[in-house]
Amino acid sequence: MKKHHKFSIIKSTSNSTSSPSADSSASRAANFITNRDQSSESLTRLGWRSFFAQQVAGENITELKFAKVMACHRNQFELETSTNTLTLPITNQMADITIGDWLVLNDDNSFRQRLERLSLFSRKAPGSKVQTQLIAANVDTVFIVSSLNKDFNLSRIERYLALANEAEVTPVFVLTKADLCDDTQVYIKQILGIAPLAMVETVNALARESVQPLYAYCALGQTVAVMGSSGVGKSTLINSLIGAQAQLTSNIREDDSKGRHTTTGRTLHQLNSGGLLLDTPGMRELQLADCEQGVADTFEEIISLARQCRFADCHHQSEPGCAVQTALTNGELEYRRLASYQKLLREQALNTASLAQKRAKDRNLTKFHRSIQDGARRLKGK
Ligand SMILES: Nc1nc2c(ncn2[C@@H]2O[C@H](COP(=O)(O)OP(=O)(O)OP(=O)(O)O)[C@@H](O)[C@H]2O)c(=O)[nH]1
Ligand SMILES: [Zn+2]
Repeated sequence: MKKHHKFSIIKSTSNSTSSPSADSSASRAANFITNRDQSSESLTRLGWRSFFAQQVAGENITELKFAKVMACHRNQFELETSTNTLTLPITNQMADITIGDWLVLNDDNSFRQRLERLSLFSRKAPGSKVQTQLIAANVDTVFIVSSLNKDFNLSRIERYLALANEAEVTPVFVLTKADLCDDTQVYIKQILGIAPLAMVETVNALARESVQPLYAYCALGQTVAVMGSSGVGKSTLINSLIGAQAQLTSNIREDDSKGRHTTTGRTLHQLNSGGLLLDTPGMRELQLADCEQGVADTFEEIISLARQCRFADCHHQSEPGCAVQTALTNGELEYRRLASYQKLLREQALNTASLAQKRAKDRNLTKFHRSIQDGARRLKGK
């Protein structure tokens, strides 16, 4: 019930060109103070934690206004506070804000501060420019979606797992198209083979009753994102989880593809179960950059074997005393697993190096501009 109401408010605010501060901010602030219990409850609904409150510990928390970034449009963010939904025009100082971020607003609803994140997904920006692009902040759980058919690919799953580990987000493996699969256990076993303590769910993403067990991960204040390769059923799953609001999602997309509307299709949907479901195309094209820890966490057994190699810089190829090669020979380690580990390490090293290069180039360019400016000043001074 709340949901439909909420979206009608969003529609009206995003169409409005007036400044958010025009809306009686004073009465909202007063409301915030007098209804503290209700407010903190509403904030919890949006994923508020003591981790965020601690960051403003020195201030009078009752006088601060907190807002969560619920959607990113080209020129403005859509925010939700404990009491209402509002829009915030994007300015240069907001370059590092992404969906899921928590903001502190001034009394007039203008931007004051972004709070530190619990987790962050970022990627190397597409195209020739080498830059990181923020995808989503403060995600708790990620559904790593794979389909139970010939597209099922463990090495691809390991890649998504490395990304989840790097972002410090809890992975849940969601195996779709269970309705088309005769033996789901074969696949579940393979997942448990690479992540023994993993949470695995099999679903028919097309059927709302089949996705019910997934709401357990979407409880009050929990934020869930979805990633997986093309065609595995991410959109289908999201639509089934959102249920009645699905139509609205596709309307937004339609507008977007025609380039008429300003939305970038990055939205946090509120689920009836109390959680927030992130729908963002960016999660589909994530690359491994600055992901060394994530890869290491995904291949713990190889890391621990490598510690036993005779040489600290062993490449695990033909070096004597290589514990990794011994494990391969003994059948304790699968060759596919080692190859996947090395491929992901290479991918992340390559992307990280190009990012570092870009950063160095930017630094040099800034230095160069400064030296020109200094030179010009000196000339003028003469
Ligand atoms: N039978 C069956 N079909 C499914 C299931 N999940 C998805 N599909 C079908 O698989 C196709 C791809 O599903 P999508 O939801 O578009 O896949 P996606 O992961 O969003 O794909 P991209 O948008 O390319 O990233 C569609 O035709 C769905 O109807 C499932 O659990 N069972
Ligand atoms: Zn070795």
